Amino acid sequence: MPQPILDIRGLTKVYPGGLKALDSVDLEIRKGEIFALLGPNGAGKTTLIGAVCGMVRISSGTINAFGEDLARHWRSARQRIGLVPQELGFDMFDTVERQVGYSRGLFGRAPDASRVEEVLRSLSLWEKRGEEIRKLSGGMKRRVLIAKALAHDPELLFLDEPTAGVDVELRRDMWRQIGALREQGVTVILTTHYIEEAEEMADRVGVIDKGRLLLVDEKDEMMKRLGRTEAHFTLAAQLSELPPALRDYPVTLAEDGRTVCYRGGDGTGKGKAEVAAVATALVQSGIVFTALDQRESSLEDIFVGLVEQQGLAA
Ligand SMILES: Nc1ncnc2c1ncn2[C@@H]1O[C@H](COP(=O)(O)OP(=O)(O)OP(=O)(O)O)[C@@H](O)[C@H]1O
Repeated sequence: MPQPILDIRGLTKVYPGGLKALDSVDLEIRKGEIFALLGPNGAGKTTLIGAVCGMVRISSGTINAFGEDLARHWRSARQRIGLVPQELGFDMFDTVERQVGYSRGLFGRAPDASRVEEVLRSLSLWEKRGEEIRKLSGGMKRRVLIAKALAHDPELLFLDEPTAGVDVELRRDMWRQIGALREQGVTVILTTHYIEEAEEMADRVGVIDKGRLLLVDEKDEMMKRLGRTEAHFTLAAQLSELPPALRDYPVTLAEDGRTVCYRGGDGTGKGKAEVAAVATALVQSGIVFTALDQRESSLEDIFVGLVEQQGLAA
């Protein structure tokens, strides 16, 4: 097994006041992978990133980056790490090009106008290079954040909720960007609330809650194990009980007899196929439905399932 690019052991962070934001986290990140860290608000994702990027002073544990103890080789390691933070933080009156060039210098890299140009072009920011940042749209500002993080050519890139509050087009665009970075060999760790994002991008996924890393797995395995499909069939007429044809499916009838609810599947497409089969069975049983509302599980659902499992195991 090659040496991980990042090796976190027993990482604990207790904030002044006593809140334990990270609780003995062990995590190995492989070189070149895209790792998605999933968790609800306040789970500890930003704290974890902050610990690696030097914004959060850890209470105990060790962080090894690029094969060296981060505490002792802080400066050299930091130069190889990029961070796209959640919050927009830059001089709003500065121009795009100057801010990005400045970021490069901040991490000890020599000025390189052609590299800055390359980064700006790759993010469709070249046309806006002379623009003051405050005049850009929210989506463009986010791109500038990414450009800043890439300006010093990091080998390990953290993206803290890169797509929170951005529109679908920009989200897809960012996914493409992140894919391109992987092609270049950059290791990417992103945090997100959205399972679709992890599903689309990640090689591996970690789930964190209340500072504890509950699970780390290959994405495909995780989707198989925890993914769910939920579907609601709105019936044209009230039903008193489910027809026998639905006996073998994970369906329930709502109390008012007006909705058949399906909850099942495993993230491999089984759920969609079963919903189609349930629809056929309803029709064949002479039951008319006027609407079908179907969705794949959200992180919330997966998360609730995980916490329930943990609760049962405890
Ligand atoms: N500087 C701080 N002082 C005290 N408590 C803090 C500080 N920063 C974060 N916390 C607390 O630590 C916990 C973890 O916060 P963190 O920001 O790491 O979570 P997160 O998973 O990134 O959440 P979100 O998805 O909302 O960004 C939260 O309960 C938060 O309130």
